[in-house]
Amino acid sequence: MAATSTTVSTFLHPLHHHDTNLSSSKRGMYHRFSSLSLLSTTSSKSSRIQFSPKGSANPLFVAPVVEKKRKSSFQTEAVRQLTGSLTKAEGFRFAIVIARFNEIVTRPLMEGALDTFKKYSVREEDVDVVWVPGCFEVGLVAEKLGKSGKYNAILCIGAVIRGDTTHYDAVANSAASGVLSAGLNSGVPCIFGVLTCEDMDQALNRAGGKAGNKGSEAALTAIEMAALFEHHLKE
Ligand SMILES: Nc1c(NC[C@H](O)[C@H](O)[C@H](O)CO)[nH]c(=O)[nH]c1=O
Ligand SMILES: CC(=O)[C@@H](O)COP(=O)(O)O
Repeated sequence: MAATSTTVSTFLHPLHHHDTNLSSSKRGMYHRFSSLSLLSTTSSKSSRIQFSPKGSANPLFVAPVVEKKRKSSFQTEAVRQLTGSLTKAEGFRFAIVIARFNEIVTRPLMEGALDTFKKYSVREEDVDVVWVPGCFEVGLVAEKLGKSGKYNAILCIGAVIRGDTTHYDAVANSAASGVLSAGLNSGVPCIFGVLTCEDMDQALNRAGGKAGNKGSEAALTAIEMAALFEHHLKE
């Protein structure tokens, strides 16, 4: 069947948009949905945003999408897309598992995360911070906290910085697989906010320096995943 030229709508969550001009670190904060409809977690309505003529998404530009009749004349049901909206996160409970190793880096990462939680109305009493010796220990504690059923998401923070030996690889890989397993085994979103850097400069640049604060970014992910699970994936 000849391809029909239909209008493809690229949906951009109001807080997530894809802009090639953004620096790589900022682009990491945004991602783009391409879908036929977006179901906001805060309401049942779907919103349709199309690229404005000048080519960049303009959340204020909402145009009716005309889906052309296919030759078979049947209409495709709009594809339902779910997202964890970054709206107010008041009432969500979070645990932060933080490695004390390289505390000069992990503490500002945690502070960035707490600032973000505060911006999104997360109450201080709804955040528990658990310190562990190093990134290798993060996964086990994250899984324990996830299985407690007390939290909407677990934010894991650490900094693995390469030294002279291959120990870096063991710790970094263990941290990543540990956090992944914690989420899979507990069923609670466990967010990987662990830096893996070649040197201290790289780490400090990502803990509030010129490359932003990866702890703050990870907190945004924690909020989005908490909302997704709370509003759409509850059993
Ligand atoms: N080198 C780093 C470590 N090493 C310590 C391990 O995480 C672990 O605590 C130890 O092997 C005992 O089990 N930890 C970091 O978080 N970052 C590093 O760069
Ligand atoms: C990531 C590490 O374990 C690293 O800091 C240890 O340094 P080294 O490889 O020089 O022992």
